[in-house]
Amino acid sequence: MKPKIVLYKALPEAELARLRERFEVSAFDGIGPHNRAEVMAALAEAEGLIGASVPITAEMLAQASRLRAVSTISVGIDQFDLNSLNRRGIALMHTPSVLTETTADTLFALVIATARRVVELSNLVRDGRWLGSIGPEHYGVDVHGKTMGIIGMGRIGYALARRAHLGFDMKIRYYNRSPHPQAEALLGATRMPLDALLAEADFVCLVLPLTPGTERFIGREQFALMKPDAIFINGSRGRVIDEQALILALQERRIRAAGLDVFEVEPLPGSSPLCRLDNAVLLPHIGSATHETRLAMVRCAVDNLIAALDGDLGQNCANVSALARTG
Ligand SMILES: NC(=O)C1=CN([C@@H]2O[C@H](COP(=O)(O)OP(=O)(O)OC[C@H]3O[C@@H](n4cnc5c(N)ncnc54)[C@H](O)[C@@H]3O)[C@@H](O)[C@H]2O)C=CC1
Ligand SMILES: O=C(O)C(=O)CO
Repeated sequence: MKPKIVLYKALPEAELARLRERFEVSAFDGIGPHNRAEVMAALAEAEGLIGASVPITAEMLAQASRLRAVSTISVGIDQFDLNSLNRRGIALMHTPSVLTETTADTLFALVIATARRVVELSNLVRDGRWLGSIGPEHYGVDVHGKTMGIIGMGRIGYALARRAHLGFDMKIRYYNRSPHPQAEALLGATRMPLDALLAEADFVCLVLPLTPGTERFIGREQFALMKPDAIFINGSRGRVIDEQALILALQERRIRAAGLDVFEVEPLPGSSPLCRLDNAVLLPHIGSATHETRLAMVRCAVDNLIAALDGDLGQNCANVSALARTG
């Protein structure tokens, strides 16, 4: 008999077929009040779980007594109850690397869009408000030659730094738990304390993972340290910042602008004050959302689940060290 798995995101046919070759698949497109009971019943039998974008709570995991591996179609793992997974020795597989370059592209798009007021000025043209030659009230600021401060110099942080330094001659400052020798050697990047980075950077780019240690990492105090002309980019998770503090900093023009791909609550409600700020560029969490990259992520997650249920955790197990501790 094939092992049973639960799939909680619609997948391209070829990838679904690959899963069906190996497993008996209970497939759902999302998990919500309409199908929760059915999902829970399927989970009770499942050895594997694969999907994305839905919080997988301790309560759901408690139901899944046979579960051995979870495969998320994302690099971020903040939607899981890590303690439950670790305690029970369940492997958590994720998709780093395949989305790094695309996400860095998106973050650089936010850098340019905020600095050059791309959305605001596009709207001016569309609304028929372009009545003459553009004056200083509509000028942007330069990107090339400026200083980019990267908070979280990991895979995506480094890919962003490469674009900024090699493509736009920007100086790179970074804050990270450990040094990044490659960024220092190849891009001349300088590691510095957070406060010093915030005070110096023209573009402050946040690419930390959301963990108990990074929740609300950037708040009122940190926005107050930024230069009045600073531009803040968040490509990490909404809860890594105090969103209310950012809204105030933007409303009071204490910083120049913000480019945001992630929010405390997603989808961002249309009633959020952010939606009324012309100095905020807002994207619907599209860091990795290209045809090529989303397909690569799905393929990687399918490979990961098959390998993990075969007992091979390879490179993409996010809790491999915790599993080694639980034996
Ligand atoms: N907007 C989007 O669509 C996307 C967002 N992301 C977010 O970006 C995050 C980062 O992804 P990667 O670069 O692949 O991860 P990564 O693990 O390669 O990089 C994270 C870096 O943050 C550092 N770090 C973690 N906690 C820290 C702390 N408390 N203090 C100082 N440094 C700390 C780590 O040492 C590491 O260098 C993901 O966890 C996810 O939340 C990732 C992909 C797409
Ligand atoms: O992979 C992630 O963590 C995302 O945010 C979406 O690609």
